[in-house]
Parts: sequence; C-alpha cells; structure tokens
Amino acid sequence: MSEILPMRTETAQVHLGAIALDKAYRKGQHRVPVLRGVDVSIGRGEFLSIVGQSGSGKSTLLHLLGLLDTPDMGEVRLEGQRIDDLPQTTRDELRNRIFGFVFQFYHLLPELTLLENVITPLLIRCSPLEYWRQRKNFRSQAMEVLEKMGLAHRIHHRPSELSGGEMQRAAIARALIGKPEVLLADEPTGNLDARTGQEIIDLLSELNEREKLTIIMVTHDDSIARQAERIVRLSEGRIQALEEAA
Ligand SMILES: Nc1ncnc2c1ncn2[C@@H]1O[C@H](COP(=O)(O)OP(=O)(O)OP(=O)(O)O)[C@@H](O)[C@H]1O
Repeated sequence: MSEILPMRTETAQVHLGAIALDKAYRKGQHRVPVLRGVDVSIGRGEFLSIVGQSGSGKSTLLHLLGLLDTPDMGEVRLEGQRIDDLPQTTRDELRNRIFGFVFQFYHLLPELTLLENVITPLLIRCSPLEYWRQRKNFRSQAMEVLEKMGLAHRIHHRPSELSGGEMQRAAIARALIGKPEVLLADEPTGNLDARTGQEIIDLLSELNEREKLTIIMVTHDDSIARQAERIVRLSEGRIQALEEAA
C-alpha cells in the first residue's frame, strides 16, 4: 500500500484521505484510465485546491472523495475508517451528513425559491412527519444561513431572478445548512466574472478560517488555486506536485 502524502502540519489530524485511487471509464471497448494511484490526505480544517488541465481527473477525484462515485482500486478514508466500500444506503447517509457540495453551475432547482432550495438537504435527511414537525426550525435555519451569505433580501426569489454570484452564494448556503464537515467545491468560480469569482473565494476562505470548515476545491485556474493553503497538482491522473500556497 502506498504512503499517504504528508499534510500541511505534522500535528494535523488526517480527516479525509485517499490511498492509491485508480479509476477508469469505459469508452466503447476501451478502458480509459483517469486516476492512477492517487494518494492524498486532508487535515481537519484545511483548505486544499486540486488543480490541473482539463481532463486531468480533478472532478473524478473530488467525486471519489465525496462518495459520489466509487474507485476501481484504492480506498477513501474518513478519520482512518474506510468509507468507499460501505453499502450504498450507508454511503448515501454519510455523504449527506459529512459533505456539502458546490458546483460550477449551481444546480439550484429553478421552480423553488431560495429558501426552499436551501431547505432541500434537510428535507432529504428526515421522514415527512419529522419534516412537518421541524418545518419552522428548518425555515429559521435556512433564513440564518441565507442571511450569512448576504441573501436575506432574496429568500423568496427564484434562481432565474438572481445574478451568478448570488446563485453561487445560495448554492453555498444550501451546502452549509446541513453543517457539513467538508465542503467540496467543483470549479465554484468557473461560471463567474473575475471580480464575482474572487468574492466567492473570499467567502470560502472566510468559512475556512472562521468556522474551520475543511474545503476541497477543484479549479483549472492557478491564481484561484493559490488562494488555498495547499495545492494538489494533477496531470494525466497522477499527482504531479503537492505545493504549499505562498
Ligand atoms: N462518467 C464518465 N464517463 C466516461 N468518461 C468520463 C466520465 N467522467 C469523466 N470522464 C472522462 O474522464 C476524464 C477526466 O475527467 P474529469 O472531469 O475528472 O477531469 P477534469 O480535470 O475535472 O476536467 P475539466 O477541468 O475539463 O472538468 C476526461 O477525459 C473525461 O472525459
């Protein structure tokens, strides 16, 4: 078994780790390797970026770490425990409890208001009866997190009525409402202009610093990647370099 790459500080606790991850996709008769023996470890409260050219396997790695997909070989571990081989329902539950996801194109539900969009992860977690009992509490949690994202004045708006930056802040609010331990962000600035993109990165940095939220962010943009504490550079499915940001 290959060794996990060193973390930012020796004392940091390994929170989430990948050991010798291999992943390939089928294209017709062919098997196309995408990740080849990737090892990485992420300490609690760390802000890590995964950078690399298009097709280098960044999103695939993020999906494996967040239990959205399974590796062909290797392991994903949370607090030292293997989690990639758990039964599907356990994986689903764990994913819902541990991870918050933010995507390039927001993935907000267009027919719902922001408040309703943000409540959705809580709805998925409980039975209809529990949801009905807790609905006022859930609503106030959603209001609180939307307020924190500067969207208090937009709670009854639908996504189509918002700017790109506002939609991404709403998507972050939705990712945060379940109090995740790890936020996984796939090209969170990819659909935004430079200034709005920077505002989103500032927001993520603040969440990381103030709330000690672990953040793993995929980007193809070096200037964005350097704003994390540590950079994993992928090339053709392998870790080419592991860098401390300046
Ligand atoms: N579900 C899939 N089925 C088949 N091939 C896939 C699938 N997902 C990704 N791939 C292929 O795997 C390779 C790596 O994809 P991945 O999305 O992980 O790269 P990436 O570095 O995130 O690229 P980008 O920056 O363009 O999003 C690409 O060649 C892609 O076409």
